Amino acid sequence: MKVARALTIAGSDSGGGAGIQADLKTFQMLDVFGMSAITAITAQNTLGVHGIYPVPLEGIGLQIDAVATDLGVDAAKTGMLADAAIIRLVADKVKEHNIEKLVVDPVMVAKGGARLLQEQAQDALIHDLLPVAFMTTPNIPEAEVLTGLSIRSLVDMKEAAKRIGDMGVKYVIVKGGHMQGDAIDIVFDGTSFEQLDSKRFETPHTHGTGCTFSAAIAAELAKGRPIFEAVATAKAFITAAIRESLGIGHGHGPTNHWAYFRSNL
Ligand SMILES: Nc1ncnc2c1ncn2[C@@H]1O[C@H](COP(=O)(O)OP(=O)(O)O)[C@@H](O)[C@H]1O
Ligand SMILES: Cc1ncc(COP(=O)(O)OP(=O)(O)O)c(N)n1
Repeated sequence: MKVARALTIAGSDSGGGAGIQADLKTFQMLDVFGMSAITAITAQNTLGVHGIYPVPLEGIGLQIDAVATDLGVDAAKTGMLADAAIIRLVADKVKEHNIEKLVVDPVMVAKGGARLLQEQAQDALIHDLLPVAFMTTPNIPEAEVLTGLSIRSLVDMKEAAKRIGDMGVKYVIVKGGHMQGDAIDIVFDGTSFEQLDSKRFETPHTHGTGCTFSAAIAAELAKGRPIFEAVATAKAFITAAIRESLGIGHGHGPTNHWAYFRSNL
């Protein structure tokens, strides 16, 4: 049996709803062997981020080397990268280990407002990481930072996707979770656009939606699924996870990583 292997390079969320924890749960649910390189430890729960402790660069590099040289990586994703030095290191490691299917979730600010990427690191994201990425999945505020555009409509989302594509990344998904109305994501392949649609669920429990969505894409890519099949599965996975959220914690709770396979828990 061939085992698909996916690596997440991201921060740890002690609350288990986002970051490395969300990614590994998603990989597991989608039948992919999950591995991790932790960039920072966060003390975090559904009420917010209470502390951030970046891992030394050497330790991040060694984690990536350790898994890439032994277990192998069919696809990888990045999440919280904290600062420019970490971004540059990750970009170098992606090149060194020839990781072709890299999904970059350009995490900048947690929904509660805590900065997960230093503002001055945004340039490194654009100039060092996006050019080695296969796909990137910005939410609306992230797409606005990357492009300088103000995004208010699907037309604006498409323009942002085009401009981000021009930064050297092959596939762009501008996610519509922060818009009004239905949750519509725009997928751009360098030439044409597709939409991923779902109704919007009125719930406060959307902690880690972006992490889970990008992890599901990486998992499907690791299995060798075609791009549009991979992103459609990821959309179905995150939609079920939001629809059947668990209702735990006192704030913005996690999504339900079981829901896609075990509806109506
Ligand atoms: N309330 C919601 N109902 C349905 N889908 C949602 C909702 N919020 C976010 N999504 C979907 O979840 C995925 C992650 O999007 P988003 O929340 O914008 O990312 P991020 O966590 O990076 O801010 C997207 O597919 C988006 O459309
Ligand atoms: C450790 C860590 N990484 C990423 C995030 C951001 O997660 P995201 O999926 O963008 O959604 P929110 O958590 O902001 O709701 C995080 N919080 N922690």
